[in-house]
Amino acid sequence: MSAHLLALKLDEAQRLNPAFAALIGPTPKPDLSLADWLASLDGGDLDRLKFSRIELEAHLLALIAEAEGFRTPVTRLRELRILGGRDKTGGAENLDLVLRPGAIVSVVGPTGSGKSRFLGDIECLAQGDTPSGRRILIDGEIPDPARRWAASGKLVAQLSQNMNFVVDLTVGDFIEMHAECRAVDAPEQVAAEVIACANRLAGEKFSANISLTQLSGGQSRALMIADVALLSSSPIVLIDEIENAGINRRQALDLLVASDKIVLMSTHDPILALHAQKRIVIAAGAVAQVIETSATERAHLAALEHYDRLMSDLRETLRHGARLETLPPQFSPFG
Ligand SMILES: Nc1ncnc2c1ncn2[C@@H]1O[C@H](COP(=O)(O)OP(=O)(O)OP(=O)(O)O)[C@@H](O)[C@H]1O
Repeated sequence: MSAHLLALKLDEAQRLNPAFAALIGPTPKPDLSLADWLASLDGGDLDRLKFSRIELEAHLLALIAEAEGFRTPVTRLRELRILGGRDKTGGAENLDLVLRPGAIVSVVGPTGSGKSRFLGDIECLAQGDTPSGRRILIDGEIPDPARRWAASGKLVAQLSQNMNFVVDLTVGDFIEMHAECRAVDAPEQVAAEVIACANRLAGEKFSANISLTQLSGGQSRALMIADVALLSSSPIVLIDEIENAGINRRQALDLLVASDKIVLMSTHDPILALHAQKRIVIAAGAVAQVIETSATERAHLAALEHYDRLMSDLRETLRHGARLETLPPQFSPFG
C-alpha cells in the first residue's frame, strides 16, 4: 500500500486530496514522486510544515489513502454475520448472529468483559485470528483479504472516543473536501447540510468558519457522526460509547440508522442500551445473551429519557445562573 502511494506523482496526489494540496502548497516539480519529494525536503522545509520527516510521511500517506477510500462507490451489504469463538477461559462461545442494514445494536457488559474486543473483531473482519477466535462473514462469505487490511476501512467506520484533528482547516473546508473526494453533486451544499446536522446534535453551536482544532470534544464528535451518516461510504458503523458530552445521543443514533447502516455501539448508558433494537451482553470475553428490547423496556426508556431531559434542562438553568422557583413536575411513564 505505502509503496504504491509513495510512487504517486505529486500532482496526482494533490488532485486526490485537496487537504494534501493545501498542506504542501505549490510544487515546482509536479512530476516528482512522493517518495523523491519527501527525500528532497530539508530541515527548513520540515520546520515550515511543522512535522518531522516520519510524521509527515505517515500523515500524507493517511491523507491520500483516505481520499482513495472516499472515491470508492458506496459499499452495499446485505448482511453481517458474527460466528462465535471462545471466552476468556477458552470455553466455546455459542453465537451465530446476523445483522442487516438499519439494525441498531448495543453492546453491554461490565468493565473489562470484552466489549471493545467484540467491536474490534468486526472492525478487522476477524477470521479466528484474534484472542476471541470469532469469525466475521460478509454477505455469507469470508471477506476478501484486501478488504481486511484496506487503510481506510471501507466496510467499517469506527467512531472512537478520541477525535483529534491534525489538519488546521476550517470546519467548512474540511467537510467540503470530504464531499469533493466522494464526488457528490453539490459538495458545498452537502457540506452545509453536514454542518447543520452536526449543530443539531451538538449542545453548543459552531460555525463553518472556525478551525477544526477549536472544536470541543462534543462538537468534534457531533461533526464526525454527521459526516459518517451523510458522507461515509461504510455500511457498518462502530461506536465506542457516545459519552454525554453535550451531544443529543438519541438524534445521533436516529441519524445513523436513517442512513441504512448497521450500527453497533458499546455503552454503559441505559438510555443508549435500551434505544437499540437488540442488546448483546458480554461476559468474560464471550457473548452471553442477545436480548430484544421488550415493550416493558421501551416504557423504561421513555421514563429515562424524560428524566434525562429534566436533568439537562436543570443543568442549563443552573449553568446560566438562574434559581429554581417551582417544585419539580410529577411524572409517571405508566399514566
Ligand atoms: N474472548 C476473549 N479471549 C481472550 N481475551 C479477551 C477476550 N475478550 C476480551 N479479551 C481481552 O480482555 C481485555 C478486556 O477487554 P475489552 O477491552 O474488550 O473490555 P471492555 O468491555 O471494552 O472494557 P471497558 O468497559 O473497560 O472499555 C482485553 O485485553 C481483551 O483483548
